[in-house]
This record gives sequence, C-alpha cells and structure tokens, in this order.
Amino acid sequence: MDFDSFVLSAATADLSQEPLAREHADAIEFRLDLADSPLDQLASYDGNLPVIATNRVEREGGDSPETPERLEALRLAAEHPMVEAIDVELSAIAMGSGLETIEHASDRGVSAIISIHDFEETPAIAEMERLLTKTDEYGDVGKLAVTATTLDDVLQLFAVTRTRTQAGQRVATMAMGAVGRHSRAVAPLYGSRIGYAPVDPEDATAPGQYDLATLRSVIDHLDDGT
Ligand SMILES: O=C1C[C@@](O)(C(=O)O)C[C@@H](O)[C@@H]1O
Repeated sequence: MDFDSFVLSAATADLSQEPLAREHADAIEFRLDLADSPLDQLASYDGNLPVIATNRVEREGGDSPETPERLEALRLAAEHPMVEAIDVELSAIAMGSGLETIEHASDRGVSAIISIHDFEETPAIAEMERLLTKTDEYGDVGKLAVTATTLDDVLQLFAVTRTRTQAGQRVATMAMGAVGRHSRAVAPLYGSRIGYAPVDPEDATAPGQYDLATLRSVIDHLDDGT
C-alpha cells in the first residue's frame, strides 16, 4: 500500500466484517489487540480489501500489553499476502523494539505506519511537527492522533498536516474526541492519507469516530464539492 492517495480504513477486530466494509472502505484496519484468535482469523481471511495490521499497545489506547509476543504477532501478520501495511508505535521504536518488525515487513513489500497517540491533549505545533518528522525516519506514513479540546487545537493539527505534506512527507492525522470529530472528514483535504472508521458505530476504536458509511460519504462530498 503506497498511501499516494487517501485510504479509508474500516477499523475492526472481526475480519468477517469485510463484505460489509467493501462498499465504502479502501482497506481494513485489523486490530489484532481487540480480536479473538487474530492470527487464525487472518489465516482464513479471504476478503478483497487489503489489510493494515495493528496490534495496539495499552499505553497508546490498545488492549495489548507490551510483550515480545505483541510484535511477534505483527511480524507474523506481515507474512500474510493480504497484509499490505503494519502499524508500529513511535514509542515502541523509542523503547528499542519495533525496528526489526518494520524491516521484516519491508522485506516483504509491506509498508509501515509509524503512529503516535495522545489521549490527553493536542501538543504545541512545534512538538507535533517534531514528532511527525521523527516518524519519517522509520516508516512510510507518520500518524498522529491527538485529543482536541478546542477548535484551535484542530486548526493547529490541520496546519501541521499541511506543513508536513508540503514538505513531501506522507502523514495521517486525526483529532480524537467530540471537538475534533470533524477533523476526520476535513484532515484529508490538508493532506492526511489515512482515515479510520468502524462499520458499526458501536465498535468505535477511538473517541469521536464516525461510522464508515458516514465518513465515506462526507469525505466524498467535500472532495467533489457536492
Ligand atoms: O491509530 C489509529 C487511529 C485511531 O486511533 C483513530 O483515532 O481513528 C483508530 C485506531 O484504530 C487506529 O489504529
């Protein structure tokens, strides 16, 4: 997956949802950390949509403890022919793990999304720029999900998204929570390359997500001016 253009991902812990996602999504984000028997699900996956494999660690809002098995599962997932990208947290790389997983994936032509989540706040603009620039050393897309408490937070996220995009970096950005909800539809206009949405709003994988059909429709309408 080259992320040359925007990729709308159906975020799910259940790969049997793929037929429902197909109409609206460009990819599946498979949340291994939230799934039952994730590697078995993947082994029997026969959907059409390419898969982004994520095994989110607890400290970044996921369910997986930081154990060697966490990255090992991601490494195995990258060997599946339909897995076209993996997601590794910048914090994992900073802690000394993750790079080998990224290399293993890259050897198979699988892209790496380097992600950062802030569930407390929207950092200052210089800090967001620093973080996203750092991700560029390790992967194909730098992802920053922050928590917006004011509209100014969202504006600053858009500004960073545009600056990094104009600098030639592929980034994905979103402001989590109610205040930042519209960023999920608008950030792609500023350059964000990936969006995430559950098929069913009850299965949201982060605060403030739209359901998949809604996000697809809003993004398409914004894009074609209708
Ligand atoms: O990192 C992200 C972004 C996300 O947290 C969001 O805010 O949409 C949703 C997660 O499933 C995904 O792994």
